[in-house]
Amino acid sequence: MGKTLYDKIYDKHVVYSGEDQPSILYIDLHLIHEVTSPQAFEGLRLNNRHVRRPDLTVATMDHSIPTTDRSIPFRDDVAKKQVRTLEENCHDFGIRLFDLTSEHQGIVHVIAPELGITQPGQTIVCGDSHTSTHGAFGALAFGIGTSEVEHVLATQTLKQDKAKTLAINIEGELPKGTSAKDLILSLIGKLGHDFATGYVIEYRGEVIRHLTMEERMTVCNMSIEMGARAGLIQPDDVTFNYIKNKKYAPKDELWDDALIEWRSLYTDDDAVFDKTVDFDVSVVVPQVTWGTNPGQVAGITDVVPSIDSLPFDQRKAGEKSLQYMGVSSNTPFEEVKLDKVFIGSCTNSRIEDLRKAAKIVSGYKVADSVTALVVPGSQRVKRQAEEEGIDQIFIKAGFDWRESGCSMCLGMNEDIVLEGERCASTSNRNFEGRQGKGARTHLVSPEMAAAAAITGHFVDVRNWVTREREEVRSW
Ligand SMILES: CC(C)[C@H](C(=O)O)[C@@H](O)C(=O)O
Ligand code: SF4
Repeated sequence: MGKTLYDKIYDKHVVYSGEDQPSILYIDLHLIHEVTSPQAFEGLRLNNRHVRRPDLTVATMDHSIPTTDRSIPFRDDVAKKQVRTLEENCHDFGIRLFDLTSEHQGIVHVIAPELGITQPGQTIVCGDSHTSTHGAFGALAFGIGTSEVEHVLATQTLKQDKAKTLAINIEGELPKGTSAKDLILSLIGKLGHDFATGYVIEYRGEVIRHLTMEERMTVCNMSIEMGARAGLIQPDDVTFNYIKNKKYAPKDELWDDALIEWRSLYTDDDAVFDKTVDFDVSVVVPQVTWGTNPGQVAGITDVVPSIDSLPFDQRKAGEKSLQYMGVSSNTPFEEVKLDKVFIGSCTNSRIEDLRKAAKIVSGYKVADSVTALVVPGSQRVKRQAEEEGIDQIFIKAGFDWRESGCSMCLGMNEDIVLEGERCASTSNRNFEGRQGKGARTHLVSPEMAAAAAITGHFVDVRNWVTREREEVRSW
């Protein structure tokens, strides 16, 4: 029987397998950030251990850092301590760190791909659940806990049981005005937020092959929001062209060797998955979440659901979500008003996302009732946007244009949504309190967020370009 892409990568990295315990996998790349690494280094110090492969460990600071002027001292003592500790640890253990002064700093899942550090066939771990993002390159990438971070630092290996495999065949044609974000949100909506628990997903099919690398990253990023251990996409020429000439990509003969190896990374025709799902995207419309998990989502043309309209087993959770979100059943989404708009996060803060949002914003002004911010995923994305004049489009419209980081995605810095406020966000989680205590989050695509910032409420972005400017103003 043939092997799946997952089997191939997993099997190649097994360094020990015993009957009675999980296999031990070799880890090719360990990404670390300031939030989940301090205790792991503390553990190393206590046990007098060193980092086994500092050269395969890469650090950045992203979660708790301010996104305003970097020359101003930190106001938050906890954040300051986390950042200082990461600096000290990287210095003491000889680890490459992209700190706040680095031109390569940014969200961990944005910078590793854009620097060519993420490569097909690798095993990649990070003390962060959205490590699944890197699966877009055909790498087996997943989040780990802090004690596992310590284990990987000390040994460059990790105990890991084999997961079950789930093939999601995505066919059809993504309709105009919808995006990779709508694709993954509607998929989670259809399957449920825990459908893939215990599985590694391989996204397959025509639609996936036609996505850009940045779009593939958006899809894989949210695998974890379906409960999956990881999400994978078979690498192809789109992948190789993206990596080629990146700073840390293999060069010359090493590139040729790498290509030969990467081209062997595919699921054999006769491989069997534990579970298979087909998904036709032709009917996808722009998505808006209405609840407190990403599976509680609907199309912009729908109304906020009533409890009775939900499947029986989802009614209790649905009722609680609706209460928290403060939205009434049967309200059309286009009537839901917003206080904040956040364009950013490791799901949607790359240059293509900012370009798409800027296209919507161009020539308009943010609604008086809305505070809107754009937080590029990395310093590189920020520079690129500034070179293209995208920053000016946002600034002229009244958006805040910030330094790179996680920011309002989880509100670990000053960028928070206040209690009771409602935010359209391009991030990946709408959990209770995610963007601040009592904050209400609606997940959307960058285009939908941009349009909502202008009108002050959700709008169907598919109509945006066809409407006259004056009409849009009066919405
Ligand atoms: C802080 C970190 C551990 C966390 C994660 O694991 O994902 C964060 O990145 C998130 O998105 O919730
Ligand atoms: S941007 Fe959000 S989801 Fe991504 S790593 Fe940061 S906090 Fe987690």
